[in-house]
Amino acid sequence: MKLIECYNLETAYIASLNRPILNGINFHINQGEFVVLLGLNGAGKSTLLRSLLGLVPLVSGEIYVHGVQITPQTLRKVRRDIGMLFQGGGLIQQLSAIENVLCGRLGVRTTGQTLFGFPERDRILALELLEQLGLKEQIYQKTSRLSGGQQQRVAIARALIQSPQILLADEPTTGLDVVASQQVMQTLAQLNSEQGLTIITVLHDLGIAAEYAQRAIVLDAGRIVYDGKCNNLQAQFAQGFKLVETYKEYEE
Ligand SMILES: Nc1ncnc2c1ncn2[C@@H]1O[C@H](COP(=O)(O)OP(=O)(O)OP(=O)(O)O)[C@@H](O)[C@H]1O
Repeated sequence: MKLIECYNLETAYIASLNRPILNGINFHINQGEFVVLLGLNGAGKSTLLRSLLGLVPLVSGEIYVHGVQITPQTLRKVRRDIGMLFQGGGLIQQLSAIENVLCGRLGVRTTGQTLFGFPERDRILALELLEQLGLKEQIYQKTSRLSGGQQQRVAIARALIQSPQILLADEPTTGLDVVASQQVMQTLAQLNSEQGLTIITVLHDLGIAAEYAQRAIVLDAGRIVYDGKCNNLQAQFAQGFKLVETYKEYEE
């Protein structure tokens, strides 16, 4: 089933780039896929990821999530299905791990509901998620005292507390050592295989991409130059993606 569909996305012309950041972007992603977005610095990966949340103004093109087109009217509804891990985690350092996770519920709770603390069932859910992500000992620890890998897993728990169907992640392993990177990627892989979470992640490491993702979408100067399996990515990069491939398996 098509979960995300993008047709002819184009963003505004940027004088410093002498082109739009994104141009002629077409793809769709099925439920349960694990997709990696690759490309050199400035290729437009983060912009493409953010456009799926309606955070990027488009001059043309359409994005559908679950068959619903993203418009100002549908934005709130569409965003409820999508969790986002921003570059650097974006956690509040002075708060504890569980408080950060509970922040993921702010969008669905009124001020009145959180004035005297979050509802009990939110707290239970947050505890369960932190335990599931291997952070049982760190639940009440101040976030600034956690390691980079632990912080990234708190950020994953915060994204998951709204039970999204889609998880977008912008370079989730940046700044992490090899072990922590593997743990974060294994966490994402598990969520994908065991809970059917659809994952789209920007990565820079081709090895990690090939190890975890089933499909790679490669951007170059705002256009898709490859959309296919993760085999042979090193060689493809070396050849400069002269042949534009599309992922036939995913076309109907
Ligand atoms: N609002 C903006 N105004 C002008 N230029 C922008 C804006 N947002 C992004 N850019 C430029 O657009 C290009 C694409 O940015 P984007 O962050 O999407 O690339 P990226 O592929 O994620 O790069 P990186 O790997 O460095 O994170 C960059 O050259 C960036 O400087």
